[in-house]
Amino acid sequence: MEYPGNLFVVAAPSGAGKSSLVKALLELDAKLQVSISHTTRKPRGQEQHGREYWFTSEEEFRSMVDQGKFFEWAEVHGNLYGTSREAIEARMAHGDDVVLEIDFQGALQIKQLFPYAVLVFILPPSWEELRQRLQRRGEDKDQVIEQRMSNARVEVAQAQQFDFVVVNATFETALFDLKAIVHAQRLKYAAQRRNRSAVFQALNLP
Ligand SMILES: Nc1ncnc2c1ncn2[C@@H]1O[C@H](COP(=O)(O)OP(=O)(O)OP(=O)(O)O)[C@@H](O)[C@H]1O
Ligand SMILES: Nc1nc2c(ncn2[C@@H]2O[C@H](COP(=O)(O)O)[C@@H](O)[C@H]2O)c(=O)[nH]1
Repeated sequence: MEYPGNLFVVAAPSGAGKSSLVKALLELDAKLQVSISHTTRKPRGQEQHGREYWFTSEEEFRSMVDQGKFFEWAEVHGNLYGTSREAIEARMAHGDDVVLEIDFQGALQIKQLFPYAVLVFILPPSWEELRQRLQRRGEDKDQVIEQRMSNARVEVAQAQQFDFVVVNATFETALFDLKAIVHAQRLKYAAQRRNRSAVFQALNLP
């Protein structure tokens, strides 16, 4: 499948900082839009339906799966998460750039459907720092944090399948790296597809 917009996928173990980084990136980049996923997870404290996620029942989620409404979906930390076609298709067809914040299973499904998608994996600087970020965030019970730490080992092992790996030690440095990846992809895309004919015509080149 091919659309005129760029597609970026950011994955990371829970607590590595991907939501914080993507949020900061979106504030700096008006051309980038984030996809809102569906999930069967219960909302955390400040989360709102339609802002962080579309919170759904498992029955509704599975019915959407049966109807082919997702580009990708996966079970993560015991809940279901998915990117609906509706969340990204119209935007990409319109030429907007879209970023997905999803787990590695979803990222690899997206790469199959959209080979030109750019996959970025965010790593924490250490396991201890990852645990401390989950604890400091204060949103998850100890048992949930332990489950996420254990799943993180499996997730990090998938990083080599991604196009880029960014270590989120210092937030500003990681944000700079993400911006550079987005910028480089736009230049590559412009050279390969979107603007080539216009530029060549302007320069009177064949
Ligand atoms: N570079 C950093 N240094 C210190 N703390 C950070 C850094 N980046 C993010 N954090 C903090 O770590 C916590 C986890 O970040 P965030 O919620 O963005 O992680 P996440 O990868 O999106 O997790 P999840 O997948 O569970 O949503 C937050 O409290 C955030 O403020
Ligand atoms: N495969 C998908 N994974 C998703 C999607 N939306 C979020 N996620 C990932 O789930 C975990 C947990 O998120 P949390 O908000 O409960 O902490 C995290 O790795 C997300 O990236 C999705 O649509 N598809």
